[in-house]
Amino acid sequence: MKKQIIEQDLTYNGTILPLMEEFYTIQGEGFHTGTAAYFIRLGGCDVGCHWCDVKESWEVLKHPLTSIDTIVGNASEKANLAVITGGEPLMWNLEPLTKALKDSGMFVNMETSGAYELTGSFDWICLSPKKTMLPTQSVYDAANELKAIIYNKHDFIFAEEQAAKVNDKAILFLQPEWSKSEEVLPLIIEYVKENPKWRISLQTHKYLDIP
Ligand SMILES: C[S@@+](CC[C@H](N)C(=O)[O-])C[C@H]1O[C@@H](n2cnc3c(N)ncnc32)[C@H](O)[C@@H]1O
Ligand SMILES: Nc1nc2[nH]cc(C(=O)O)c2c(=O)[nH]1
Ligand code: SF4
Ligand SMILES: [Mg+2]
Repeated sequence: MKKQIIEQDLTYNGTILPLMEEFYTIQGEGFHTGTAAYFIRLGGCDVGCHWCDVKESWEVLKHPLTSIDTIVGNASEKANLAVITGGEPLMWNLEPLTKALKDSGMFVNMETSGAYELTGSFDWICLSPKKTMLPTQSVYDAANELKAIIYNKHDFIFAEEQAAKVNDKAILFLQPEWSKSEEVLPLIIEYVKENPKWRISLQTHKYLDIP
């Protein structure tokens, strides 16, 4: 209910959105690693991951409400692939933004925890589930990749539980939590060798020192 009130009051049903930042870079993670992409980072998240690498995104009102026309104009001028991320982008109605991006001829991908119902139309959805707020069925059904973050040993069990819930076409990735990379990468390497349905995803943009 809280989410619906915020959405209706603030965003006129998704026609203006809290925009934290936008930048043209190389997708660093997951299936599309290495691909040039224009990132649209929307403000607002209440999932609360203690290791989140973009906590500045959480508070909605810190980020200027921006018309989707402005966002789409900037993105389509620079790139042919947009990645919508956050914050948690599915807090907002993404139908108007994704439609406008598609109408401008762009491919549209999303990074999401899946904690809210799916809105919008996407070419690719990366689902990264969180224990504190599990994904909705709509996102399990639509995800193209599952990217489970490994912070400790228990996270392998959680990753398998999530793999059992996601649709069976989704490509499965294990990604080390950045601050624990040194500790968990050896475990991930052994795990993937034992369980080859999984692949490794690294945050390559952090190694490359790009946004
Ligand atoms: C910042 S989140 C934003 C999108 C959405 N809220 C989500 O969590 O999927 C983007 C991606 O970064 C991952 N991520 C965030 N902090 C991380 C960290 N410290 N180490 C590794 N991956 C991290 C998330 O799991 C997610 O896949
Ligand atoms: N280069 C780059 N790739 C990314 N893939 C997912 C990101 C995100 O924060 O959602 C991200 C990001 O912040 N930068
Ligand atoms: S769901 Fe995403 S943005 Fe929200 S706290 Fe977790 S990693 Fe950060
Ligand atoms: Mg990031």
